[in-house]
Amino acid sequence: MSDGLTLRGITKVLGGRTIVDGFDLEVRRGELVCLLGPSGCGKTTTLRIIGGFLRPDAGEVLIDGTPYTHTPPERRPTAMVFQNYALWPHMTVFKNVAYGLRLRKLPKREVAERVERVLASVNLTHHIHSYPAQISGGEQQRVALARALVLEPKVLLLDEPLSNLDAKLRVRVREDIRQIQQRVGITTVFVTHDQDEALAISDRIAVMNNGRIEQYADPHALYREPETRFVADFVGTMNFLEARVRSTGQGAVVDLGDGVVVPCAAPTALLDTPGTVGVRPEDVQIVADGDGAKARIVRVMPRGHYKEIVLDLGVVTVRAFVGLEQGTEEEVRVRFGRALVYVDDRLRRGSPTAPTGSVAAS
Ligand SMILES: Nc1ncnc2c1ncn2[C@@H]1O[C@H](COP(=O)(O)OP(=O)(O)OP(=O)(O)O)[C@@H](O)[C@H]1O
Repeated sequence: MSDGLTLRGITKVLGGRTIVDGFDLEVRRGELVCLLGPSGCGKTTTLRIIGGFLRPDAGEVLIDGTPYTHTPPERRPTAMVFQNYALWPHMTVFKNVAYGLRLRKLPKREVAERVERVLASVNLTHHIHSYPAQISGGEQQRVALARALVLEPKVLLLDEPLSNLDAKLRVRVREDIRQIQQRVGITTVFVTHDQDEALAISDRIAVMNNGRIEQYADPHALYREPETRFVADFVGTMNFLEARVRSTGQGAVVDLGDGVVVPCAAPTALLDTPGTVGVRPEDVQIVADGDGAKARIVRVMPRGHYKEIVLDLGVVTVRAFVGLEQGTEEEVRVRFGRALVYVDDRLRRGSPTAPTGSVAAS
């Protein structure tokens, strides 16, 4: 039996619709896992089932191997931080954080010690006597986090905790949360629909779609090897091209039809029937030599330290991220550094039609 959180076959039907559909998930002790997916895919429902606010119709919730499926929230070793932190406006930071411990009737001295310790860990000691209205949104969110951590739960649950903050503050507070989570070493499930947020703070990400997990992987694998077209589209930017991937004497090419052929260094498979090919914008490369496909730059968007450009290949346009010094001319030649091949919306690796060893499948 593993340490951490285990969900087995969790199913929930609400209003006649299956919202969570046979969901399995293992979160190792001390790990931060994001549930990432579009609005309505069942993230919050799953989190509420872990916290005990909703009962599943089927399946089990285990924490450190102990079943808690039918235990009410207050008797579970979990604590939840909500989107709208729900601090008491008439109570000081100290009293807000102490509230849960007072309900548990702990001695006054122990309450004070634990509150002071947890406020120090979220860097809020100087605001111990402030009221919520006297501190910033980011600080209020750290109070909400402290209020959960002070209960010393085994599993911390965060439901879109940053959605009330502006873009800059979101980035800062998410880094704070990640740092505190790692320092405390607490098993954490974090719900977000923001892929950037998930990629930045997670040990692993479960991408959800229609109440199911599409892929469960670490951020790098999820970005580089999205297993389904849905994940490839949801995480990061992707050019999807209807194309054939063939091997030639010189290597592989992506054949876009009408005679447009783009050299490609590393397709995940060869596919001599039409399929969908995914190319990340950073894998669209402008080359100096003559063997790249001809392209015309139709749009240039400065992005600070790099440029986003749109290239017209004649039959399709593709988006590319290139260095500031590149893409200054109107006509260029391009190749693909890497291409992901999807058949029936699933990533294809290798190919039965390709001679062994003819493809660099990285
Ligand atoms: N009590 C309920 N009765 C009927 N349908 C519900 C109920 N609660 C939630 N739903 C539906 O379940 C679906 C999933 O909701 P959930 O809140 O889990 O999604 P989510 O992925 O967290 O989305 P969001 O990011 O918008 O919060 C939604 O379509 C929602 O309308």
